Amino acid sequence: MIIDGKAFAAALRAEVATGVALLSRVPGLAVVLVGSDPASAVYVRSKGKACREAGMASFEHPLPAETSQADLVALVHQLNADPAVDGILVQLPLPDHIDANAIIAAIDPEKDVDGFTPENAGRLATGLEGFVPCTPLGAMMMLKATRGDLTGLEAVVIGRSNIVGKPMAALLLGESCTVTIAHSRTRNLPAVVRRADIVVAAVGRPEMVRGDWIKPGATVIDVGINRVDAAASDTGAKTKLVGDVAFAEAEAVAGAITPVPGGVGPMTIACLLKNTLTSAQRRER
Ligand SMILES: Nc1nc2c(c(=O)[nH]1)N[C@@H](CN(C=O)c1ccc(C(=O)N[C@@H](CCC(=O)O)C(=O)O)cc1)CN2
Repeated sequence: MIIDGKAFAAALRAEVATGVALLSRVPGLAVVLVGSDPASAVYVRSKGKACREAGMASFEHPLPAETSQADLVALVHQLNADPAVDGILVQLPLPDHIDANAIIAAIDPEKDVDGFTPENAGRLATGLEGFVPCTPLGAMMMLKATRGDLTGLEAVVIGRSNIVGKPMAALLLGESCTVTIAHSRTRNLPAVVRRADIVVAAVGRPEMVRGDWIKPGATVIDVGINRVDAAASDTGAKTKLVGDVAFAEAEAVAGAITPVPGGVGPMTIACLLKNTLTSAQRRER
């Protein structure tokens, strides 16, 4: 079974639009983009379009690559204080001269719709309500819809980033899974993955997870988005997108699997809208 992220995302976006229509004012999302990374520019454009389609305002702040850390912090403080802004998002990655942790820490946790601030990360780790990072949140929604109760299942998360691996592991633990976080120093990774009823691959290495690593019937969530040479492509395109999982091999063994593209990616933006709506609803109370 292929898990259709586009369909999940369309349903969630429609639900968000309904929620927005019930508010007494238009919710606003501020999106800050530093530099001109082409992939980031595409994601930021998609976020703005998705906002408008859901009835929200999108405040876009494109900044030159040489923007200083102090100027970026000043902008974040300005957005923290702006009553029209319910959510603040600083698109990652940031240029090397900027300390991303310092920028994230400057965001008001109540407007941190990316769920990246230490406050929201701590809330998730301790089981308190807060904003949950969009990619793991979307992955968890699809997992629960596909598998139902996850209690007691063995879950292996490959990758220990703050934006996917760690929050994903916390969410799985919250659903009473037995969770292993594997990473680049894990010994005998294929054997670790073979134990898993749920595999979440978030390593950023094209097609690293092979079909014979997957336990028959397991659910595979592929978070990787890797652009690779498409010499063999019949569409004529020079590059193509692949995940961290060798899809054709894994699909033959897995019970359910997310594709790339069309899996977790579309849910990332839908969950961003959901978190922005939640922020606006909290402000209205
Ligand atoms: N501040 C943030 N920065 C980044 C995040 C994030 O959640 N917050 N995540 C990623 C990029 N990202 C959103 O920002 C993102 C990545 C991928 C997709 C998506 O829909 N992908 C499509 C394929 C798109 C393509 O053709 O390139 C898919 O998988 O089907 C949406 C959002 C890093 N930065």
